[in-house]
This record gives sequence, C-alpha cells and structure tokens, in this order.
Amino acid sequence: MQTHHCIHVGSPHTLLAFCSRRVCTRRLTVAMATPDKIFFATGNKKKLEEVTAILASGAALPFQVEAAKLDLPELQGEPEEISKEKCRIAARLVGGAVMVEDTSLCFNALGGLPGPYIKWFLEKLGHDGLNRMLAGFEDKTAYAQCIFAYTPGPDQEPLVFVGRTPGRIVAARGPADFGWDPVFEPEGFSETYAEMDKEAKNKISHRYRSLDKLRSYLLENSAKQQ
Ligand SMILES: O=c1[nH]c(=O)c2ncn([C@@H]3O[C@H](COP(=O)(O)OP(=O)(O)OP(=O)(O)O)[C@@H](O)[C@H]3O)c2[nH]1
Ligand SMILES: [Mg+2]
Repeated sequence: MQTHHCIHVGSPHTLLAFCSRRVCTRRLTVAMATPDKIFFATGNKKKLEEVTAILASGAALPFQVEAAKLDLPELQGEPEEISKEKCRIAARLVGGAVMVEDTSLCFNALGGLPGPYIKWFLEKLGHDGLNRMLAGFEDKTAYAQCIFAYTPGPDQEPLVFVGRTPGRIVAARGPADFGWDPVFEPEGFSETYAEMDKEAKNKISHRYRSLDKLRSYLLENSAKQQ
C-alpha cells in the first residue's frame, strides 16, 4: 500500500486534501463537520428573541443553538469583514462553533451610510435625526442588511450569509422597543417594522433572509455527513 503524505488546506467550509507527491493529482473534498452545538453570540436581547423565533419556525435542526451573551466590539470597515472579524473574536471567546450577525441600515441617497455605524447614529440622533439626515434628498429609500457569520471553531475561516430587505425611511410609527424598527417601512408594506406583527417581520426581515441562508447551509452540510 502506498503512503500519501497529504497536507490539509482549510477553506471556509471544506477540507481540501492535496497529496504532496508530485505524481499524484488526487484532490479530495471533505465536508466540514457540523458541530452538535453552535453558540449565537450577541449582546442584543432583541436580536436573540428574533433569532430564537426564526429558528423555532423552521425545520428541526440537528444541532443545538445556545445563546452566548458577549459584549462584542463595534468594528469598522466593509460589512462582510466586520461580521467575519466579529465571528473570529467570538469563536476565540467561546472556544467553539459560533455564529454572530452584524446589522446595517443603509440609506441609498447616502451611498449606503450609516450602514454598519447605524448603532451610533441612532443613539446620537434618534428617529427624528435619522429622518432629518435625508431632508435634502428626494430619495428616502434604504435597505436593512444583516450578515450572519459562522465558523465551526476558532481556527476556521468564517463564512458569511447576507440578507437584505429593501424599504424606505419614514417618520417613526409603532412601538419603540427595537432600534430603528419604527422608521423603516419595508417595500410592499404600509406598516413599519415596528408596527408589523413579530411573526410578519420575521418572514421578510433582513435577519430572516440571512439566517435562512445559514440554516440551509448547516442543514445541507450536516446531511452530507449522514
Ligand atoms: O430596529 C431595528 N431592527 C432590527 O432588526 C435591528 N437589528 C439591529 N438593530 C440595531 O442596529 C444596530 C446594529 O448594530 P449591531 O449589529 O452591532 O448590534 P448590537 O451591537 O446591538 O448587538 P451585537 O453586535 O452584540 O450582536 C444596533 O443599534 C441594533 O440595536 C436593529 N434595529
Ligand atoms: Mg454590535
């Protein structure tokens, strides 16, 4: 029997095994195991409520999702990179498989800003201030974006899943118990996120769209292991 000395090159969700023998061109693709438990790391109670409801409303998962209450840093840069780096930090802190998400609110007239910095804009300006930022523009359209990042462990590169819901910025309507929900009216609806039933929001939201992609990935990946 020949002995192959293979090196393993980690890509986000596969282990690619390349044989190091020059004559051998064999390349194996092995799906990365889905762990039994995945932490959802966030410091935001409302996000956790929505994630719990979205996961409960879909197909049964072959792994457990456990909340990890962490105070994760607010990073700057491109939204996908922010989410990935947040995920790397969380994976080191929990020492295992983890998912995080980073949420942006992007005004089209402002080239996508405030984007990932919406937390500070909302905190400093409030709902009225967010509306006033668009006072000089005809275009009040915006999109809500959620990017889940997932890694099976601290030594693996995170994968990202982008979910977007288009809409527009309006004067605040509805309960003010979650961030900018009162000023965001999703396209095709006459209610703001805040005025909608939780269930209705969770069927069309940026968070649902992103988490649904991650869920499909995890289900597919765990099916491959059966
Ligand atoms: O009305 C809203 N509807 C939503 O669906 C929603 N999702 C997030 N947010 C707010 O937007 C900022 C994102 O910043 P963010 O992603 O860094 O979140 P965060 O710092 O609160 O938690 P985390 O980073 O620990 O997970 C924070 O102010 C969040 O409160 C939302 N507001
Ligand atoms: Mg944050």
